[in-house]
Amino acid sequence: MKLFDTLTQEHKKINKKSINIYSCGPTIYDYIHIGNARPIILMDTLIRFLESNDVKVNFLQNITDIDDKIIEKALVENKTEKEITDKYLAAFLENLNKLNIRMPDKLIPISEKINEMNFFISELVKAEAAYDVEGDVYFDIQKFAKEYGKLSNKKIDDLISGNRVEIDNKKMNPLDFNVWKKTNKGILFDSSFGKGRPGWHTECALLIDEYFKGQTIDIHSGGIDLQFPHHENERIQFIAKNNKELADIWMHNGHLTIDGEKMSKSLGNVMTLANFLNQYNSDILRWIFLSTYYRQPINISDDIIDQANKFIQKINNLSKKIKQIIITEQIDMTNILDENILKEFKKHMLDDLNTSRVLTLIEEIIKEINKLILTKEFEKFALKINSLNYILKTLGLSVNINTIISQDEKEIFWSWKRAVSEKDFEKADEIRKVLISKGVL
Ligand SMILES: Nc1ncnc2c1ncn2[C@@H]1O[C@H](COP(=O)(O)OP(=O)(O)OP(=O)(O)O)[C@@H](O)[C@H]1O
Ligand SMILES: [Zn+2]
Repeated sequence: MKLFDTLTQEHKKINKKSINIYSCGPTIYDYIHIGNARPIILMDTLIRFLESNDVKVNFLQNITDIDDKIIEKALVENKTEKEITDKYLAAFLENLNKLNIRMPDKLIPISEKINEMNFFISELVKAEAAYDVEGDVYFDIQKFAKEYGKLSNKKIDDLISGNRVEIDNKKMNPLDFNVWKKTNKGILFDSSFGKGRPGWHTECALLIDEYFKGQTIDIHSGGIDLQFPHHENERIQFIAKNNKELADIWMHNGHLTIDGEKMSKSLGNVMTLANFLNQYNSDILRWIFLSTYYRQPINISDDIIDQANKFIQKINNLSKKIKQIIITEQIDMTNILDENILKEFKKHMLDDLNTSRVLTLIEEIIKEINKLILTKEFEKFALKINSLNYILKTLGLSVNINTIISQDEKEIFWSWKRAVSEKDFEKADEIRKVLISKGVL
């Protein structure tokens, strides 16, 4: 498979039978929005495809349950941090469930790993990659000047003169970042450096290091906004600790925008995922993400929601039509798939997840099926329909062509036909309602 790697800025081949993946999880201080769902659905699409090809996936995701934003929210709402994180973690998990996500193999809240974090930071200090200033521990980026900035293609001098970094007299270099933060605001944790809490960038670096035992992972993913400084800082700590690359492939998704601006809690232009799923459904959101190359931005608009809706409608209508044909033509549905269609599907997915091309392939299959219906060539019917269902399922869409028809449904269908031919319209109307509720009409 070919995937674009942000670090080398080129497509890289990955053809392993077992793949380790890490994704930066949410900071649980608020409900997630539909933009946050993009990296989740991207990984879900990738993992479903890999697993359908018998690749073993080991997928780790963190939960950031220690963070300034959580502490702020707890203060504002006069609650404990735990009350805040419990509430939004439950909401997050419910959202994943509604999105029909293949769950990570491990979801780790960072608060469960404070001892390991302490050890990890001590190792960095021992290696002189980090330094302790009265209980604040900083990463020393000058020590890794050759590597630092490579992931985001930035130069240290440009970053400093860019003047975006806050001045802190305790740091040796203004770009040095907190791996452990001394503070007396909000929840505090014990460590050998004193009371405080871990830095966000260290949370992910530690989890990857610990869970994957210091080995370079295959894929690290997240939104493009995390490329700098978060991923740059994760990478440099992993290199400092293990003298190895953190990931073979860094996958970054483009932003979901609204009126051309990034959807973001801080800008207040969000649509929560829960609201979206109440109003529409997860298939609509999936189709929107699948319709565009994952590295490109997508603007959410009524128009794109409309297009997604039309797609789902098209499949549902086809499903009804096919049910009727299976009954009237007495077609015996086999389980066989069309090898050529599968080959083409695979080819597009192997090409850096070219899902928009796969959606075109689906449209082509629908056209072919409609043609077979017109010409009554039912030998190839099952082959095409089964392949279409296979693709829809592998993409994580729940809409499909339902070809399982009970004897009961068949009998009701024929009694409707009889009522119509006998011009018993009252009876036909009653039966029609039943057939509609069963998705046959
Ligand atoms: N508009 C967006 N489009 C696509 N991905 C996004 C968008 N906003 C955030 N993400 C991604 O969602 C994941 C979770 O991000 P995180 O919890 O840091 O969001 P956030 O910073 O709280 O969001 P916000 O930017 O709304 O404050 C990250 O991988 C991030 O890159
Ligand atoms: Zn991270």
